[in-house]
Amino acid sequence: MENLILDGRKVAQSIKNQLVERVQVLKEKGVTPCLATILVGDDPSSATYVKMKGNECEKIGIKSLRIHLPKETETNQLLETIQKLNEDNSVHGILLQHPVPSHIDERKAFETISIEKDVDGVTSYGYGQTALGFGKYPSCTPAAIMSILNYYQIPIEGKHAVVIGRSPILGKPVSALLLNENATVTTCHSRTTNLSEVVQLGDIVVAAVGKPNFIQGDWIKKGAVVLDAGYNKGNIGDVDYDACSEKASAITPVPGGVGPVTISMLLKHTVDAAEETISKH
Ligand SMILES: Nc1nc(=O)c2c([nH]1)NC[C@@H]1CN(c3ccc(C(=O)N[C@@H](CCC(=O)O)C(=O)O)cc3)C=[N+]21
Repeated sequence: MENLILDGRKVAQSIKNQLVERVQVLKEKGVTPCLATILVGDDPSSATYVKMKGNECEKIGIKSLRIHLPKETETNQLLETIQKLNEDNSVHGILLQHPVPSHIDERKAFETISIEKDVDGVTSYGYGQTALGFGKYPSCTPAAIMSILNYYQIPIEGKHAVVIGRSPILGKPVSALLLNENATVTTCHSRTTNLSEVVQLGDIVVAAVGKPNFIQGDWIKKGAVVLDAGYNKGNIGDVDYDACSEKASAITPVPGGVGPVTISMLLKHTVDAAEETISKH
């Protein structure tokens, strides 16, 4: 069966190309878009992702303000750091890298990010706006998935989309975005019984579980579109790629699929946020 590999690096590049010009225009107006990233602790893969985000910012002229807090940081200290960034007019977007060490109240920290700077769609207000269909900044991985479908002109309306995972910044918001595009959406999770049968209903399957190679080839309906949003240690996705690609009409690889587009959406939202500060004056 003919099988299309959904090339996330290509999608990301086309998004970034469009941003370069917008960043130039902003700079001519005296505004340098700036993304603040906050990393708490020393988890090596989190450190790698945050570094990639900062580097990608700088490549297209966005300022990257990188804040690294020790793993012993208390919730209140993290909240103070976020509040300072909220008040800093030179900062347009704030990304708090998930997960933070378990003694920290991550939800409380997310909620502290002001809505104008919530370029990663982590606040409940931002999520609510996304769910209702008028959110400016949906979470970046969900936005990336929609971007890939859009780039490859994959129809969504009327399709059955099956999302495996219901996390606040991935499964739930991507389910909402697909619903807003008139898909019939089923959200599966760890308590779903007969998971393989439900996944087999999917014309579009989004894997957001966090278990390496979890989604099996025989769960995939022939001709389905498979998007792998998993990021497990060693750059392994949630989808058993070889087996699933034999069934799918189109599929994202890992690496080179959803990941690079996620970062380009973060850059786009940061530029959007910087433009908003100008149009307000
Ligand atoms: N507040 C928050 N927002 C996030 O969006 C967020 C987060 N926390 N925590 C962790 C996950 C993970 N994530 C990735 C982004 C890009 C790649 C990526 O670009 N990966 C490359 C390969 C990575 C490499 O080369 O090492 C690829 O798939 O091709 C992966 C994972 C964003 N996340």
